[in-house]
Amino acid sequence: MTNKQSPVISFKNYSFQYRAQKRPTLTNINLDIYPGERVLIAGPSGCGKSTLAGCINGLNPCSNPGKATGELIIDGVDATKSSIFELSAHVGTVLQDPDGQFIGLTVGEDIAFSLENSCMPQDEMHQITRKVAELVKINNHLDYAPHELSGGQKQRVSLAGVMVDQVKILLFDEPLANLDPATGKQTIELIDEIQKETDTTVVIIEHRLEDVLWRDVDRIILISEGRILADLHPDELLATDLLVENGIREPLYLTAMRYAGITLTPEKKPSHADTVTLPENDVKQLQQWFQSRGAGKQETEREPLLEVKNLSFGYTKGERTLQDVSLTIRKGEMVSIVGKNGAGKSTFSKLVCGFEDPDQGEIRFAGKDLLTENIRHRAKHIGYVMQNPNQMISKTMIFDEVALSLRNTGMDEAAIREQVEETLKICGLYPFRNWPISALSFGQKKRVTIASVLVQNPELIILDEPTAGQDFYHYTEIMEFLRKLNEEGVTVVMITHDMHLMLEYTSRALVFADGRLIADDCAAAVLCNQKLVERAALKETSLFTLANRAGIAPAEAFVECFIEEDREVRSHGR
Ligand SMILES: Nc1ncnc2c1ncn2[C@@H]1O[C@H](COP(=O)(O)OP(=O)(O)OP(=O)(O)O)[C@@H](O)[C@H]1O
Ligand SMILES: Nc1ncnc2c1ncn2[C@@H]1O[C@H](COP(=O)(O)OP(=O)(O)OP(=O)(O)O)[C@@H](O)[C@H]1O
Repeated sequence: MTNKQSPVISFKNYSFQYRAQKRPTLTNINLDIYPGERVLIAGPSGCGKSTLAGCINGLNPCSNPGKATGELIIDGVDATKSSIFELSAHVGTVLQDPDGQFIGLTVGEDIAFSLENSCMPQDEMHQITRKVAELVKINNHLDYAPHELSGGQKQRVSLAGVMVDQVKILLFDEPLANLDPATGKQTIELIDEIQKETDTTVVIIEHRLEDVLWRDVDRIILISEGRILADLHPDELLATDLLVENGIREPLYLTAMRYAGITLTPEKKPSHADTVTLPENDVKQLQQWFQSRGAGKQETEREPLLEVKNLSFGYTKGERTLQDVSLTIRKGEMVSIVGKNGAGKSTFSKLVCGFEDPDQGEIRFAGKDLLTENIRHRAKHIGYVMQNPNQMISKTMIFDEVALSLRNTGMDEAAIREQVEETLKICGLYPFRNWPISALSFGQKKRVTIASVLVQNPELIILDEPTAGQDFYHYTEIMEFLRKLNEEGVTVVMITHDMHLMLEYTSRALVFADGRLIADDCAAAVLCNQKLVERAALKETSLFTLANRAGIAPAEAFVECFIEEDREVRSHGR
């Protein structure tokens, strides 16, 4: 990075106000990003990160009407006077919502789209497409249509799409949101390699800070309520309390160090778990903290709620998307389903909810055969929150969306209002109750879909990536809320790629790989099993790294200690 060059992105006294909003979403932004820099943009949900990205790639105000004031120069071009098309020659974007940017009818066509536009010869085009598809590991799905792909597979296609473009700036808006942990790690490595090879400028917006910091970034820009709050080197920012104060999750090993009473400073280089300086005294403090905490609690046996036996299913004849899956979810449990993209996790939930019928096997709910019941009937007992909120939303206004299922039951309007408002309060959406859904950020929309399922009081809720796209504040709010519901007796199953979520909130993890259930064990034990971690594309937690570096064994017990303390801290507030 050479600051003497002129910036490739330059905001000067820049503000942006959506036409639909009363106040500017971005206020007085002054920010220079230099060629070849790697910049991470962080901030709480709704603070304006995606809006900032939209101003860089021209979506704002070209697609989302609004007014910009001040200056914004992108790669020498005045962005305030340019079209999306003009800016696309300078900026390649991977959006948060992979459905929103699928252009081709198949994966191959989609990746090749921009090459086709540049009139490249067919042979060369096929070769590049294949190479990039291999890079993001989607080469076995080149002739698949978008609806035949899992969420994570779609995300890989978007990544491949921008990688074939030759642009100066690569903009990633939550590139990790739907990726399994191992692919997330590879994606960060891939972005890093591409950046190094091509000296592209990389701007990443991401809530999964620890995952992005797997490779170096030059700066972290912290945004709060549309303004830049901090613009610091990661080591400097991580030594402060700014992240936690602004509702962003700091890397877990740092929280563990703070719990042990260790003072973090930029000189300790806190950005990586494997290189953060651990002087003898800090090691001693970690060991003492570990010894001062007792062993975890024992789980009690509960009665079965959902029983699945020998379940098999294929989307097409002869294909086996799920094979011989047998498992039992017990009443009052909070369980996570984890595993690589395309392993069959969402398909499993679709079979339970009745969106698809199995080829073989049994599904029983509270002792009754579920396969004889239709979707509507099942929905009264089992709530399903899909991965992509845009696939669930059918109303224009937030209140109506959440009220929809209750209105279908013929409940009187006053009772509906009371129940909907209560749910909106719980989900942190009450202030927005009279807003159109179109004016919400992705994370806010996700909460609307959770609210519309919770409002029906189901006995079992299956949530597909409940916290994807949420900042730490809302993550905690949603998860604590789910935990409270769980304590009141609602059984909760979560499909997740977030290993922290799995560790912190679910004592049991069901691990899927290639359509089979390959493990059913306690969460910390799953992440201690190196072979399983690899086979299911999971990722070790940085707490293991820290425990190993401090000579604390077994690492699994250290992780459990951390989780216990974290629960206490959260339930009593910091
Ligand atoms: N198209 C739009 N029209 C009107 N207002 C919008 C539009 N898109 C976003 N907003 C508003 O701008 C604010 C910031 O949204 P933005 O998507 O930039 O947040 P974010 O920081 O990326 O959030 P998240 O982390 O939840 O994705 C939101 O409160 C939202 O109400
Ligand atoms: N409607 C469909 N038609 C044909 N194939 C499909 C369809 N939906 C999913 N598949 C395929 O079934 C497999 C399992 O997909 P599923 O969505 O269950 O995976 P997943 O484990 O939930 O993945 P992710 O973590 O990426 O969300 C994938 O290989 C996918 O390509």
